[in-house]
Order: sequence, then structure tokens, then C-alpha cells
Amino acid sequence: MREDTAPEAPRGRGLSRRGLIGGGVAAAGVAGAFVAGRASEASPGESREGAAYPFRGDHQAGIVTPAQDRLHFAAFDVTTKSRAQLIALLKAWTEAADRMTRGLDAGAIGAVDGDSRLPPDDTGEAIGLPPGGLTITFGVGPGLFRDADGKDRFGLADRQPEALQTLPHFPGDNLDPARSYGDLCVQACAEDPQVAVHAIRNLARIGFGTVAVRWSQLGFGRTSSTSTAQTTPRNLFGFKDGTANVKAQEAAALDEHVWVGASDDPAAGWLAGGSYLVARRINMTIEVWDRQPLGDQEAFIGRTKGSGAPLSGGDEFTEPDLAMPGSDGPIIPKDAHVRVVHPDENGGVRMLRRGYNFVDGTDQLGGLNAGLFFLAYVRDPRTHFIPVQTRMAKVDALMEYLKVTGSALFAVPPGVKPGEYVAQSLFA
Ligand SMILES: C=CC1=C(C)c2cc3[nH]c(cc4nc(cc5[nH]c(cc1n2)c(C)c5CCC(=O)O)C(CCC(=O)O)=C4C)c(C)c3C=C
Ligand SMILES: [Fe+2]
Repeated sequence: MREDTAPEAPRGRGLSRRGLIGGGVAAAGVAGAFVAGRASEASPGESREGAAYPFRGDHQAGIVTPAQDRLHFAAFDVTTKSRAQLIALLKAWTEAADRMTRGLDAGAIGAVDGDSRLPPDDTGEAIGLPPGGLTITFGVGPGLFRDADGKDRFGLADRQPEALQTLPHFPGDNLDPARSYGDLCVQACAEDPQVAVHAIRNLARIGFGTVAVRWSQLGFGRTSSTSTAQTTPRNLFGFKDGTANVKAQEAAALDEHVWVGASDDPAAGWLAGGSYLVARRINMTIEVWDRQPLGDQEAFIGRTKGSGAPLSGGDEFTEPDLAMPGSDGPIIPKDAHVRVVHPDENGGVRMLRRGYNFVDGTDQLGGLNAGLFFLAYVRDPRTHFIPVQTRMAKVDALMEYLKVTGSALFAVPPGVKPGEYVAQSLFA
């Protein structure tokens, strides 16, 4: 077995590296901050195929990191009863994730250099590919703490955050349990779908016998910007999405709305510097939407389809004027999405959205099985998500075109410091 002694300076393909040509990847720094763009002239705030983001830092990468174009998200059930085995898995996942985000093979031996009588410690489909801006973000679900009968599973029950509970049933929810919940989650984002899939596949492989994939979701065409340097992408309704998102540059807003504070929950001090991740698989009835007049589509959203400007005027980044009168009530209708979810109508709360479009083939009627895989990071789902979602489900004009088929909530531990493993503070 060969040791990979210099992971920061990989030694070529067979040397457990995938596609490194030159340049370097810094070993330390803020997780998710831009480190190096080898294949391109990427600048801070932009995400490119050659980019590599440090896995370790104060916060996990993949939250404020400029949203990459591709997603593979997986939720896992923990199948072991052993706390030691669970911790061993988290250590192994940490090591593999750290390596893969550098563009290295998941294991030190690699996909093709090992003993031919043994399975390789990397699956090989990312051979030759650059790091692809890969970030891997881990979360823990309510089921990790207590089983369905409320029994403590791993001696963690007294550390379960108050806010980490199964989300309530909302009007419009049509949940498939096979697309919902989970004890652990992994969000892999990259510019190349093969890099994201490779990451999830190898983590699932490493977890064999300890965890089992419960559900997973592929996504494309990020439906949010998380950096002011990014242009705003479009969702499958054709509208710019992410304009008013919380962005990486808004340090005060991140502290107020995204990062869990040290005194937020006395039982869950381990989560300080982390966040909560809401995942909702939202099917969109594309074909019905496509038959709506342009003016109606814009009224449902509250913004113009072309520029993304609010119906009250200005450009994309002009604040909506919710009081401006129109010919029949306010110019931004009372049930328009941007009004219903606007902070001014929701006690000032904001969220960091990081969703992706999905198309999972066609349904039985020949319609696209498509929609938005909604991901949002919030400081507390009880204040920052549940009330907004409740209001949306009751009054939002968009709801007629949406069906929520999957739902999950995870606590996302703080960043992994050098020498630590992911979620170490939970087990300390
Ligand atoms: C409960 C939270 C939200 C869900 C669920 C949700 C679903 C959803 N949204 C769109 C399209 C757009 N959303 C936009 C803005 C926006 N959406 C939410 C929350 C949820 N959306 C918030 C908090 C905001 C920002 C509001 C603000 O601060 O002004 C927009 C406008 C552009 C933008 O600001 O991003 C669009 C378009 C769809 C299609 C959808 C479900 C499939
Ligand atoms: Fe929205």
C-alpha cells in the first residue's frame, strides 16, 4: 500500500490524483473560499471547473461557496447500532472528502494502483478530471439522535437541537417517504456532474455496512446566486432566481440569518457556527405553467420574466415596492411569490437559498417530472423557514403549479478544523 505523502502536490494520475496539471491547492483557509483556478482565470466569487475550495475552515464549504452548476445530494439511514462505528465512518468520510475536494482519489491507493485482488479505494470515473469546484457538505437529521420510539440511538439524545425535528406537514405537501427524511445527508456540488456523482458514490461505498442511501437527488442549473460576483440563473419557470438571496459578502446577514449562534440552544452548543439545511423536492407542473399568459406568470412571481425587475419598477436589484398601487390593488399582487416570502411580510427573516433544477424523466402522463430541489440554509427553521413556508402554502399564487414530493431537515455542523473529523463537536 502506498502512502500519499504530499496531497497538496499530487503526483499524477496513477499517483492517486485525478487531473492536476499545475498550480496548487492551499491546505488551509476558509472552507468554501476560492483557492485556485488552474484550468482557467477564475477570480474570487466565480466558480470554474479548475477551481478547488478548501474542505476545512470555520464553516463547512458548500454554503456560501459560489453556487456551482451541478448537485448530487444524498440522504442516508444509519444502519449500525455502534457509536464507535458511526464515528469511524465520519472520520473516513472526512478523509475522503478532504481528498476529493482537492481533486485526489477518495483513497490513498487510488482507482488503478492497488492490489488487483482487492476492490480499489476509488471508483475511477473521475480519473483525469480537475477538482471541478467540488464542495462536500455534511448534515445530521433528527433520526440520528432518537429512533421512532424516542429511544436514544448513539448517546446523543441530550444534544439534539430543539429545532431539529421532522418538519410539519404543510398544505400542498404530497410527500413520498422514499424521497424524504434521513439520518445523515451529504450535499456534493461541482461544476461537473461526474465529479459530484463520484463524490457521493465513493462516500456511499465507504459507508457500506454502516449507512445506506435512503434517497438521492441530482440537480443542474443552480437556481441561486450565493455571491455578488455571480449572474442570476433561471429556474424551470424561466424566471431569474436568487436575486434577493443572502450572499457570501453579507457578513452581518449571514450571522443574523444563516449561522447558528453560540447561545442559540444550550443543548446544542456543538452546532455553533453551523446552520440548518431545509431540503424540499418541489415538482413544478411545467406544462400547465407554459400555457399561462406572460402577464399572469409575471403576476404570480411579482417580477418581470426578462430582467427580473420587480413589477414596481427599476432593475433586477431594485427593492420591490410592496405598497405601490396598481390598477386593481397593489402593483405587486397580494398573492405574488416575492411579496408572500418577502422579509417585510415575514418578521424580517431571510434565508440562504442554494437550490437546483431537476428533471427526472417523465411522469405517467408524459409530463416532465421536473421542478426545483429547494435547499435553504437558515439559523433556525422555526423562525426562518416554517412560518414562511406556512404562509406560502396558504396564500402564494405559485402553489397552484407546485407539488412538494420530498422533505427533510438537517443540522449542518460547523466547519472541520485541521486534524478534526466532521461533526466532531457533536461527539466531544
Ligand atoms: C419557503 C421558502 C421558499 C420556497 C419553498 C420557494 C420556492 C420557489 N421559489 C421560486 C421562485 C422564486 N423565488 C424568489 C424569491 C424568493 N423565494 C423565497 C422563498 C421560497 N421560495 C425567498 C425568501 C425569496 C426572496 C424574497 C426576497 O427577499 O425578496 C424569486 C425572485 C427572485 C429572487 O429574489 O430570488 C423567484 C423567481 C420557485 C419557482 C419556487 C418553487 C418551485
Ligand atoms: Fe422562491
